[in-house]
Amino acid sequence: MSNAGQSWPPVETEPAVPHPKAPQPGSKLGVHYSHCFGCGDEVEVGLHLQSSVTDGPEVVSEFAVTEAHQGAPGLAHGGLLACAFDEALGAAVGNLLRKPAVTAKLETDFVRPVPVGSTLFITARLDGVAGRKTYASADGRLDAGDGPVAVRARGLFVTVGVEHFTTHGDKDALEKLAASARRRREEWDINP
Ligand SMILES: CCCCCCCCCCCCCC(=O)SCCNC(=O)CCNC(=O)[C@H](O)C(C)(C)COP(=O)(O)OP(=O)(O)OC[C@H]1O[C@@H](n2cnc3c(N)ncnc32)[C@H](O)[C@@H]1OP(=O)(O)O
Repeated sequence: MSNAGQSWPPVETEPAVPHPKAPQPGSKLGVHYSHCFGCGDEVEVGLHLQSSVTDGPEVVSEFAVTEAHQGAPGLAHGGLLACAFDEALGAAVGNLLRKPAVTAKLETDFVRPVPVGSTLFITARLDGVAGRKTYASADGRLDAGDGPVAVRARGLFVTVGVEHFTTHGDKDALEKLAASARRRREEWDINP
């Protein structure tokens, strides 16, 4: 059953105002972690989402569906599609608000099948903020930004401190990631 009838966001929110240093419309968003299943370039069978910011502001992510993503023959697996939306929504929240946030809740409506060989254009937007909670939603359209809607999703992202990752994650990998982010920022400062 579709969740379209339920009120969204489910609580009173304030508008989600992008951070002054959020990437500008037209910017391509890079890989946030090379081992990320959603966007990482070192995960051979990952989803390899490529995202950019549009005015709106929204984040559009392209997901090219391959044989590695099948559930039934020739059709994308629903769980992988949900993963693509987690990544696309997370990229919108993280990049537009520039705050670390994790997915607390993710709802997905599968409206039509997504064939292998198609590209899903996922447009994600921020719907509101209530304290640490950010609500976001997205539509995935087949083969073009104005193609037929195949999947819709909405989610709740909760802002966390860096200790969320240092306590529960891999500290060494985090330090390497932070060092490479610092290097990238220095390159930006030298060659803006
Ligand atoms: C520049 C930066 C660029 C970055 C780019 C990044 C791109 C990233 C792309 C990657 C994308 C991939 C991203 C991923 O895949 S992230 C990986 C998947 N997610 C997780 O692993 C998260 C696991 N969960 C937790 O760690 C904790 O449960 C969290 C941190 C979420 C909350 O535990 P915490 O103890 O901290 O806080 P709280 O429990 O007081 O909750 C806080 C508020 O939230 C409300 N609540 C919580 N859960 C739910 C729920 N299910 N439905 C409805 N409401 C819920 C709760 O009622 C409360 O509301 P209120 O009482 O305040 O009103």
